Amino acid sequence: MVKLVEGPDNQQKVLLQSSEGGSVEVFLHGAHVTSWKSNKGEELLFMSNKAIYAPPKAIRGGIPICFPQFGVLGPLGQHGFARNSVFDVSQGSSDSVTLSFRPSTEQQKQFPHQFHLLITVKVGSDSLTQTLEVKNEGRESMPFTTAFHTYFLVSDVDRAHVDLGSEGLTYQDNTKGRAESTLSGSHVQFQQEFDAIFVGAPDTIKVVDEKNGRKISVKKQGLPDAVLWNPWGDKANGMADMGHDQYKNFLCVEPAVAASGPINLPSGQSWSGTQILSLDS
Ligand SMILES: O=P(O)(O)OC[C@H]1O[C@H](O)[C@H](O)[C@@H](O)[C@@H]1O
Repeated sequence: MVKLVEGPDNQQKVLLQSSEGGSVEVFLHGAHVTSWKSNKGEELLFMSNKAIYAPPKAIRGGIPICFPQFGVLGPLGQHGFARNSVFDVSQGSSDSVTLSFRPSTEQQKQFPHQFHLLITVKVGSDSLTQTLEVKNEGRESMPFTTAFHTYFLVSDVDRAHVDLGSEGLTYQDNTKGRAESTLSGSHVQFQQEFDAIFVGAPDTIKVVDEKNGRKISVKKQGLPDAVLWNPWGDKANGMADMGHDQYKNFLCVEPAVAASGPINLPSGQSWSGTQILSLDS
């Protein structure tokens, strides 16, 4: 009973609805979530107004899946090729769907591994649960890094912050060649470009929109790291698929296996990681 409709750029998307009123949209391109609405119908994820929905480019905003590589931590193009590929529907219901992907022969030339990737998305009462499951179907062990690259919608980035729930955490600063830095306090307030990998980050992180009094909890399971990102004005305004000054309306919190990785998945074995997003009432 999966509800599939056509979205922008002739791309198909799955519509999920919870019995309490919340809803989610997931494109087959990249198994990419582009909308999550609360029980009351408020949008909680950011989408660029210049996003391109057709492959081969990843959709800008929502929840890109970075796989089998996070960022430039390996030989593949940035964030791997899953986000540029079209998935199949494996199974689903009115409130949950599992999308399936196996790499093409062309993709296996860049990444010589056979694998089966399953992304499950479930909408609950003011919550979204997303699981990435990978089975190594090849004969060799398979190295990978990964992330749920979640873009949270905020009314004004100057009046929003991320609460990591623990003081003095260290991070690798991607704007400084991954130099190690220490966070003062437990909050990140974005004031310029910020691109940081918190290695072994706490498993509950909060996104706080001070302007409209909204808090979203990000709970991660099996994903040791968290990447926090906002490109800020100069960089964002230089992106062809990002609207002018839209950087003010999002911040990314990305549960990941990044600098803690790679995971070397033995032949025949499976691995999974989950993020649970919930709106605090
Ligand atoms: O522009 P993209 O390829 O989607 O990447 C967007 C961003 O993703 C992550 O947050 C990385 O840490 C950043 O370095 C990167 O700029």
